[in-house]
Amino acid sequence: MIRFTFKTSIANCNADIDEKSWYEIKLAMFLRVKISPGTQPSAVHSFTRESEQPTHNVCGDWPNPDFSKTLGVVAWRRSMAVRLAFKTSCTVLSLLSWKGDEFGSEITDEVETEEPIAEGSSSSISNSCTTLRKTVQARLSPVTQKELNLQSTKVLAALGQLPQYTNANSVALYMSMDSCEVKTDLLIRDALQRGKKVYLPRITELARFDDFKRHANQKSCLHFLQVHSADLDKMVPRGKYQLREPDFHVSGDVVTNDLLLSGTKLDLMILPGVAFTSSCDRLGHGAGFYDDFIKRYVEKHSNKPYLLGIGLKEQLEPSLPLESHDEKLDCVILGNGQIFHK
Ligand SMILES: Nc1nc2c(c(=O)[nH]1)N(C=O)[C@@H](CNc1ccc(C(=O)N[C@@H](CCC(=O)O)C(=O)O)cc1)CN2
Ligand SMILES: Nc1ncnc2c1ncn2[C@@H]1O[C@H](COP(=O)(O)OP(=O)(O)OP(=O)(O)O)[C@@H](O)[C@H]1O
Repeated sequence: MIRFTFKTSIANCNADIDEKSWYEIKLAMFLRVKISPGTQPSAVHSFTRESEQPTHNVCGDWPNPDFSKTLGVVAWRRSMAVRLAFKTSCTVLSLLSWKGDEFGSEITDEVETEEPIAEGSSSSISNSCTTLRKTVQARLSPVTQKELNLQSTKVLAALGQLPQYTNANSVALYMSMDSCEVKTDLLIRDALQRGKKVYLPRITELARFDDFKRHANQKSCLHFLQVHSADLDKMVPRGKYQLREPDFHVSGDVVTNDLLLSGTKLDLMILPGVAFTSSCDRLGHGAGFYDDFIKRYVEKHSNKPYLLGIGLKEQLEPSLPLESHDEKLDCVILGNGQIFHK
């Protein structure tokens, strides 16, 4: 949205107002917008200065002086007054209806159009994601705890058959929420019993470790922290999303259990999600945490861990609205035992 300061004196200009529609004039003004860093954009409205007589621009030339004392001039004055009033109200109405004049809006270098949201644009994708999250959540809310436990056991059984799990030395998992997700307590204990290093996510303000901001609204990112069996029962729901999260272990000034900070390689990352497809796409809760973390990991290690999504059978969708930053998974396991590979 652009805020225009519209400075022009119609009095000294000869604008072909009769020939050009106001929209053409507005368009000309848009095209003439000049923006340089640090300055307010301004529209240069350049008409040809033709006369010092204000009425000329609106009402045409002054009548021939020879007629100025005749009766005709009275009629001309009346008609001029009517035309002047008409033109003025047109001008006021046009300016009022001009959307570019919405004050207080942010200044950008793009002109916002009133076009409908284009299919495939990031705002249309974001709208479809929000709608889809609601649809899937509505399908998930009636799923009972008994059913959640049953499906979670099936996920564990399928996981036990996957070489990327059985051979992994280090695994990132997540602490499940009370509903709508595969329960991970069994999976975490299984991995620990198999002697794997287990890491769980902790939402961390960017400022805490001076992590860089990847996208405009980002305030926090995930840190994966190593846990042991003794840590698990201590983890109580906390923060905005009431997630069970691990603590940072600190020795002196140094955090000792952080996956990325300690430079540990991760073999397998098991991801939660709101929805998955059979072609291994994933829709999360909309914070972009996992996509961001995977990129941070790649930036450090130049490779990705094996990415495995786990979901309930109700979380399978035929397709998902995707954005360019979305990371494709290598594999998806569902609570009915279905396994999909990329
Ligand atoms: N159990 C679990 N832990 C996790 C995740 C997860 O999906 N599940 N995360 C996965 O990244 C990270 C946390 N990210 C989250 C981001 C948003 C919301 C959430 O509830 N957001 C919305 C609701 C969005 C929706 O409709 O789904 C909210 O603000 O209310 C939850 C977790 C790390 N830990
Ligand atoms: N790398 C990125 N570049 C630009 N924008 C991003 C990036 N990652 C996330 N975003 C923005 O953050 C928001 C959330 O992203 P997205 O919908 O992919 O999250 P999600 O994968 O559903 O969430 P999560 O991983 O936390 O479960 C979107 O508005 C998206 O445009």
